[in-house]
Amino acid sequence: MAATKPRTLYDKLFEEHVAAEQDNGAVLLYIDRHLVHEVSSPQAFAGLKAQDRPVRRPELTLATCDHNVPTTPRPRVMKVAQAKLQVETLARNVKIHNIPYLGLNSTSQGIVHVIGPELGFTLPGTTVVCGDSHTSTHGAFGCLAFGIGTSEVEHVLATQTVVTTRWKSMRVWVTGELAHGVGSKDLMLYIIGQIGTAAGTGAAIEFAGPTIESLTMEARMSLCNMAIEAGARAGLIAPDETTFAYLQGRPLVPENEGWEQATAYWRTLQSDPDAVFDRQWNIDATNVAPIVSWGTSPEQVTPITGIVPSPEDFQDPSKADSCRQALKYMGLEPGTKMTDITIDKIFIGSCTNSRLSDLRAAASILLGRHIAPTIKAAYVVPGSGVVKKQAEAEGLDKIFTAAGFEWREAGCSMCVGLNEDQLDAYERSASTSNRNFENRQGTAGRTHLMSPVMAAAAAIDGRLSDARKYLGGAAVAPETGILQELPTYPQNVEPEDTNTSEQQGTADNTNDDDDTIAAGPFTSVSGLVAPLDRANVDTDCILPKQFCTTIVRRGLRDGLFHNLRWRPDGSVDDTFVLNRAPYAPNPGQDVGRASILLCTGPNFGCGSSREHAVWALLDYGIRVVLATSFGDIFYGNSFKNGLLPALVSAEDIPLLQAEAEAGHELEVVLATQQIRRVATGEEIARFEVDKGLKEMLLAGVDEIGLSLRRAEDIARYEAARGEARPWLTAAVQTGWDRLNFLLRAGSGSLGCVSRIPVDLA
Ligand SMILES: CC(C)[C@H](C(=O)O)[C@@H](O)C(=O)O
Ligand code: SF4
Repeated sequence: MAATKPRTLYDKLFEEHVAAEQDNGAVLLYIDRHLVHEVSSPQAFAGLKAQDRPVRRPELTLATCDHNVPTTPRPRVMKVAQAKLQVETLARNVKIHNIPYLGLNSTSQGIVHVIGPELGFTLPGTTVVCGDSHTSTHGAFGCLAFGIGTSEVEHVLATQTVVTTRWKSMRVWVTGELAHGVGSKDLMLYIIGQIGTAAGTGAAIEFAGPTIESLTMEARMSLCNMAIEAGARAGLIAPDETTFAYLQGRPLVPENEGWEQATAYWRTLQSDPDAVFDRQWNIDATNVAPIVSWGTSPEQVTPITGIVPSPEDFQDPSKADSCRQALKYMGLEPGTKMTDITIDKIFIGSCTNSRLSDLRAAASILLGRHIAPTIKAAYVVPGSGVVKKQAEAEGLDKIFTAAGFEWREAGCSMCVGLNEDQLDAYERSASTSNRNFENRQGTAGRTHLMSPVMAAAAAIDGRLSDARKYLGGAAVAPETGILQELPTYPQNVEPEDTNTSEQQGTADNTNDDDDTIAAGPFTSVSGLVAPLDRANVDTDCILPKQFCTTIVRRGLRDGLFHNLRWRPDGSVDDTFVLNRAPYAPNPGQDVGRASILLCTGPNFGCGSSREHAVWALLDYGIRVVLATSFGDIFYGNSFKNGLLPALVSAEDIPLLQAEAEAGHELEVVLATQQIRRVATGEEIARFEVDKGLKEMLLAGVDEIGLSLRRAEDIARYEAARGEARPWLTAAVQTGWDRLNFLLRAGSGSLGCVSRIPVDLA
């Protein structure tokens, strides 16, 4: 008998979820758990409405609003009309489709990646998706969790599957004990600094080894959270006793016999000893110091004991250029000691570091101390209402406020600055979030990433600081096993707010009719080529967050590369390529003259999953992006909308750049994968494109319609899965009731999980 091929954890999870195979090698991957938030869902629901398609499995879906909600004390009044409309639209859509919802007024509302695990919605062995790049967080539980774009959100709502191909499998093997004062955030920043932000492109990265096994679940979540910052589709950690102890007793976790069956299965979820990875890195954690970022990419990091580097320190010319650009943006001089950098604002929060153990760790060094008088604002924003209540029960809020921090309501807050929590121009933050991209926390704001204790130390000193000098005993506080006993579920002590239209679901002014962009088959595109001389162009740069509060796809052209086209003072930057002749719009027009964008550096479209970036490019007239590599989610999003991301070789970049700068029109032909000069017909270069996605673009197909034709396969898969893993659906069947009961018992008002009958007897 032939021996079974050893499999990685990723292989096991992937194979378990193949609902149907397609002729072109893609599969319909079944999705067990779908998280939804207000920013990436309105256009998806509008698409369903236009086609009159129902949500296939609403009970496997959990929605919340988190990105643009105010974090100021309740009642939470949304002042920005557009953001309010987005939240109202979600409230209306969940009502229409009977989707469990933790709304603005629920005391359990929170960041989608905090509440999923907290409620037990996230389980080992499952597939978890969300229209959000940091869905990688959930991989800490040994599930296949990944961010998707809005078109895929619609696909999952309609079919409970995504169309995907098999990814590469990579592993980061970590040994050695983390030093006192060093946590998983430092470890992950260190890893990204070593392997780079594009290392995981097209791959799931498994984190394994003795150091990983010793981490708490909350520390593991911080680590997997930032797998996307290493470019990976997903982060993974094999589930173990630590995982099970964290999960047991949470409202949506299987109970009794289901628990026994589930844990028996979960114990098999490990990479086989002989499994082969496409790539492996071995990291010794022993000498990892507290890490801070100095630049505008999460790979631009250094130990706190280090100095700001100089472009000359980088051999790779593209990295040297990025360093130069980052130093300029960050207003830093090479050679400056990191601990000499002064800070204006402190942010402790985000889906990376807003859990109880993070707050405890920061509070442990703030106790009896005060923030420096030069600090303009210090926010601590718990990841969820549950975290907030627990922290208050422990008195952490008192420690923070006594130290001069503002104690806020749960939400994404200054991680992305989609609400009023922002940096002003040229202000500098010490932030526990995950992205230090240009303009991320506010136009011209400067972000330094770090761990919660490091942010607390920076608050005390008013400058970047080595937290270890403030640490006495336990550096990184352990997490609690919350919800292990139901009575400890936080009880609401204040009345629920009832004065917003979100709760009443009266958003009837939404005008969110479907405005799908993908039109007809794509054959070729001819036109001017605008050369963009940058590396790691993130989707925050392509379309800044303030434009993401829309509920439609069109009308985003003004937002495209907004911070490159306009300076912080509002003046036009004439030097930016899209503002220059011959690429700039003709007088009186607002659509550019180039239909092709050439990015000279790698990793175009990394970062956030916002499909808005693709919509903005199209709205400005760009139909093709040429680059040497792309962020995975951006790559997928492009095809769904008829934008071609064409992979060119690094060797061809100088020639293409010369053609572009000369103002030659080029023709990009999809069928033959050629780039030709229009005037002469001469082939300038060739490009690579995913085979299945190419076919889809050539045919201009309705992918959801196509997948729905496989409805029988999906139903057959669901039936078989229901038999093999009965606890999966049982967990939500009883779980929503249980959660409802807890919320009602605690709050007196529900505002969530409205569809499932609740027995309050
Ligand atoms: C708005 C959302 C699509 C986005 C993401 O995908 O990451 C956001 O969470 C972010 O962090 O930029
Ligand atoms: S990265 Fe920031 S904005 Fe994105 S989900 Fe996490 S907290 Fe929210």
